[in-house]
Amino acid sequence: MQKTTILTDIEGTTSSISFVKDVLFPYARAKLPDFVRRHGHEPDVRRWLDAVAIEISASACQDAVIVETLQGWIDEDRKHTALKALQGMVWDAGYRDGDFTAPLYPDVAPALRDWHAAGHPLAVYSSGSVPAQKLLFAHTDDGDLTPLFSGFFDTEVGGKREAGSYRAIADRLGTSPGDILFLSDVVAELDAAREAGLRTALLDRREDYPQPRTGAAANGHMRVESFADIDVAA
Ligand SMILES: CSCCC(=O)C(=O)COP(=O)(O)O
Ligand SMILES: [Mg+2]
Repeated sequence: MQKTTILTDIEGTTSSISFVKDVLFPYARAKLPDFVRRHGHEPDVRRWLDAVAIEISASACQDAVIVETLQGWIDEDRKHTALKALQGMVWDAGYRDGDFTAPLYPDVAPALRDWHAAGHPLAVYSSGSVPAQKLLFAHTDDGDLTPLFSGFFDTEVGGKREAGSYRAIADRLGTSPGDILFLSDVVAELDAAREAGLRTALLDRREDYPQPRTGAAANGHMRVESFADIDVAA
């Protein structure tokens, strides 16, 4: 029998919204100007800066305008692929220099280890870039969890509220959509995943969402407050 693949979101699902908003985003906001000054000429960085420049009709040489735009997007929590790619590059130094590690909810690492040991393939789908996802799971307070995962997906595959993104992920994993369980704190993302045929579970964590999203608010998705309550086989 095909083992259910578990596809997980990060912010609000494996890690608190506060870690992302109060630690990662301010770090990226503060370090971005110096990062662009030092690395803006490197092709892997320039490609994303140019993508922003095109979108805001700025000349590619106006890096100060691009940086201000990116900082504004951080403040608005824009899930823009170029911003996410650049944030990931900035966080790389933060993790390496030990400026922060990545706290996971206490139920997350034990569940991931148990599911992996039971033969369930594990994958990540987050608005954070794939390199940022790998950094986060390599530097958790529970150790390096990257060996547990066999797939990482970001918005280069498509937006998280679009059913087509989940079809593309199932395709890339070589798994039928019905054999994938998607975990997220955002109902609109779960709606898109369900439309694509995935099974879904709403993570409704008290720390992030003080008002429980029960009944109609869960929109028919399995609702849990902890990874320990997820019935993978259900
Ligand atoms: C990869 S960690 C950084 C998280 C991030 O930038 C983000 O936007 C999280 O969004 P998610 O899709 O995981 O809710
Ligand atoms: Mg989330």
